[in-house]
Amino acid sequence: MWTKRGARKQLPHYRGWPVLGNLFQVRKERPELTFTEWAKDLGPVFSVKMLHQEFVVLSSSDAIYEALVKKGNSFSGRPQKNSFRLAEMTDNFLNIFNSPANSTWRKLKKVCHKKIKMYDTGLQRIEDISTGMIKNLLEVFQSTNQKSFYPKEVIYNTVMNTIMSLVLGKTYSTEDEIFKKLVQFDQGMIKTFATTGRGAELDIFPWLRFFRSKNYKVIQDLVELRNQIWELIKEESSEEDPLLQGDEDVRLVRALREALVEEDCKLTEEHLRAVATLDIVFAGTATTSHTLCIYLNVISKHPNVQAKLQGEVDAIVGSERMVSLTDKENMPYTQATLLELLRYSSVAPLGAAHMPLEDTVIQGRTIPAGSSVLINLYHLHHDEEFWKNPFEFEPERFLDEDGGLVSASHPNRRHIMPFGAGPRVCLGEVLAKSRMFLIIASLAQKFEILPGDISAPCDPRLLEHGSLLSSAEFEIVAKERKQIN
Ligand code: HEM
Repeated sequence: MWTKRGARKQLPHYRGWPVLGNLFQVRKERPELTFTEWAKDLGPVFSVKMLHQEFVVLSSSDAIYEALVKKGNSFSGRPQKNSFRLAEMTDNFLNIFNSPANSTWRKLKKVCHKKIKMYDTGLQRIEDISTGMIKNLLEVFQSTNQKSFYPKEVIYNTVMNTIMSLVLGKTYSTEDEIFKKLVQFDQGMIKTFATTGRGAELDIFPWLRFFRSKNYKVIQDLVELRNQIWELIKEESSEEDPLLQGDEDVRLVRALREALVEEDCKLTEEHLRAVATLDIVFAGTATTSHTLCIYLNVISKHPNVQAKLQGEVDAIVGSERMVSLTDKENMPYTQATLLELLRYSSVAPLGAAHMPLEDTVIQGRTIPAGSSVLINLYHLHHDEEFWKNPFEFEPERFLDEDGGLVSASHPNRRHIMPFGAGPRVCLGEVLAKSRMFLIIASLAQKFEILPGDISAPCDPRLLEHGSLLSSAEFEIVAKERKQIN
């Protein structure tokens, strides 16, 4: 029954079961894999029904580019139907990620963007923040004395502390109250907000909350934790900025508070709370630390890539000083490795759902206003019709014959959009790419990464995505490199 095709809203689809729709035909933990298979038959724009929710899935680079960039303004909405859990967590979509495309969203994105990039001195600031954290990361790797270890915690702590430096100008130890709460919040969010996560039934039947649903209590506890974290952030921000630059307080939380008192700003404290905890702390930590964990797993199994990275870092940076972002332009192999990592890992496989604000034609098919549109970035990044060996880790695909990085207009570069594109592009793209460049190059400078005692698959088809950002358990060995002179 399920292979028949019909004309639901004129978009190709597989017919599903009454009421359930395609629910049991889609792989629960890896829906992007099912959608990638289906696109071969249904084409680049098709629809899927799961229970009472209908989604449109975009797959090809042309369809995705047309929606996110060419018709980006029409596509800049976020669906809010059937999102009871999110509405609770975001105080009705006050954060950037889930906000409708309105003037408040624009204002908040601009304030945060300005602080993250700090336009003229941005990269220097990111580097200042990251360097201390990276030194600490290298020390932890060194302290393992070449014994097999599980790297997830130290990676997470490094990434989280970079974010805390940005927000509060300070870093924290794992024993600090705020740090413990942040970890608890992140873990709760990951488990609870996956499509099929805890409490998904509340999105379908919100009235269950009146029946003392256990999962409703879990969500309420997370909301309470979010509030406690915000109170701690406010308390910490009342002290003087430890990174004061001249007269300028460079902390993100300060910039948000200043925006609050601007005339006609239409912002409330609830906006700031949602942005700081969800858009910066949660969105900024989970994606980056997950990508870096995948990197360590992959690189431990690719000694040839490591040798090339080491050769480049030795030639450009040497062993005496730390890697700087100004080295980036002279390190094409490291940049290509980062691009390949973002393609290969695709940690946001279905991007974030978009909603067209008006009926919009994509690749000749009309997507009705108000639809929930999923962007299959995983397919874009692993399309066997486009990529040669898409399941192999090969940084060379981003290099030209002379070993230089291919230009941004090269087809391979246009076929990767790990941060989305257009008006809803990721707020943290520059920060994430800069931090990852520094970490990848610094590790190559000091260590050879080898597989540890506990192994995990690193083929993108087998990686454990599903619950958005869970990462498989695996160990590595960090063997110190002999220092060159
Ligand atoms: C490897 C790291 C990261 C990846 C792969 C990633 C990926 C993405 C993707 C695919 C989107 C959806 C774009 C769309 O709607 O089409 C997004 C949005 C967003 N990301 Fe990231 N992200 C990363 C790091 C970060 C960091 C470090 C931050 C914050 C400091 C951040 C904050 C956000 C926010 C606030 C949005 C919503 C933007 C909007 O709706 O206007 N992300 N990200």
